[in-house]
Amino acid sequence: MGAVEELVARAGGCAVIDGGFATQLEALGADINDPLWSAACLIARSHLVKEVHMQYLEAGADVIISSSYQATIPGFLARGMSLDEAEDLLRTSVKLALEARDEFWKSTLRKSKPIYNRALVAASIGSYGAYLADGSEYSGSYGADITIEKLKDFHRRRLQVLAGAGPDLIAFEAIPNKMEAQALVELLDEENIQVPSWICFSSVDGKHLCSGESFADCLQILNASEKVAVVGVNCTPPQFIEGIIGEFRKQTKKAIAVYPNSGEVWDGRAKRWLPAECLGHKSFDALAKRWQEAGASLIGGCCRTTPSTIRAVSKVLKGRTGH
Ligand code: MET
Ligand SMILES: [Zn+2]
Repeated sequence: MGAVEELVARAGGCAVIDGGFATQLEALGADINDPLWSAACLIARSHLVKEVHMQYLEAGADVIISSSYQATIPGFLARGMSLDEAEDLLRTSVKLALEARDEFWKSTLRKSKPIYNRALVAASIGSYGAYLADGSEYSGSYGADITIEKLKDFHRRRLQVLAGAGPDLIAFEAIPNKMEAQALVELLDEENIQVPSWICFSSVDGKHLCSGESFADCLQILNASEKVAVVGVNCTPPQFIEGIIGEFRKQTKKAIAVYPNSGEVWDGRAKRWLPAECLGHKSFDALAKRWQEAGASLIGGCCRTTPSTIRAVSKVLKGRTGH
C-alpha cells in the first residue's frame, strides 16, 4: 500500500488536508504582498512558517503542505540570491514542515489518548502562472510562445530539489491548463521521481479547468501515470466541489483530493474580501461531509480558510477534534 492509501485508511477513510497557508501567515502578521507571496517568509520569517504548520496540525490536519507554492529558483535569483541560496530555501520549506510534523507527533505520543495521525508532508509546487504572477494562474493562458518543453524546464530543478528534501508527497497545486498537466506527468517520468505526487487543478466555473479545457481530457493524462497517486481540485469555490467530485469519479480510479477556497471574493476596488454568499446557510464543514460522501478521500481548505475551518472539517469528518 502506498503512503497515501495508508494515511487515508488510518484516518478512517478520509484524511484531512490543512487550510490556506498564505492566509494564515498573514493572520500571524506576515507581509505577503510580494512577488514571492508566502515564500518571501522563507527568507526572514521562517519561525512563522513553522508556527502555521503547527496550528494546522493542532487543528487536525493529516497532511500539511509546505510553503514552497510560489518559491521558485528564478524568483529567488531575481531577489539577488545565488543559485545555492535559492535551492537551500526550497529545502528549508520542506525541512520546516518536517520539523513541525515530527515535533508535533512527539508531543502527541506523550499524551495518554492519542487522537491524531502522524501527518504527511507534501512539498508544494505552484503553476507556471503562479510564478508569472500576472493573472494567468487563474486564466490558464500562458500565451502563444509557451511549449511543453518550456514548462518542463521551468519545473525541472525545483521538482528535483524538493523531491530530494525528503517530503512524503509532492503537491502540484492549482494547475490551470492541460499543457501544464501533460508537462508535469512527462517530467515525473523523465526525472524518475520516486516521491508520490498529487496534481490538483483549479476551476472558476466548476465545469472546466481555469483555461476552459475539460477535466476528462486532463484526467486521461493523469490516469496514465503511475507517479500520480492523487488527483483533485483546490482553490476553487466550494459550491462547485460536489459536482466536480461526481465528474472526477466517472473519469478516474485514483484517490480524489478537494481543498477549495472559502468562497469569498476579493473586491479589488474596496480592497476587501466579500462574504462567501455561495455557501448559503451551509457551512464549509457541512459541505465537507457531503464531499466525503460524494467520494473524496482527502479534504481540506485553500485560500481564506484557516485553522478553525480545518478544526471544524476534522470534527465533522472524524467525529472528533484536537481541542
Ligand atoms: C493559490 S492556492 C495557494 C496554495 C497554497 N498551499 C496556500 O495555501 O497558500
Ligand atoms: Zn488557494
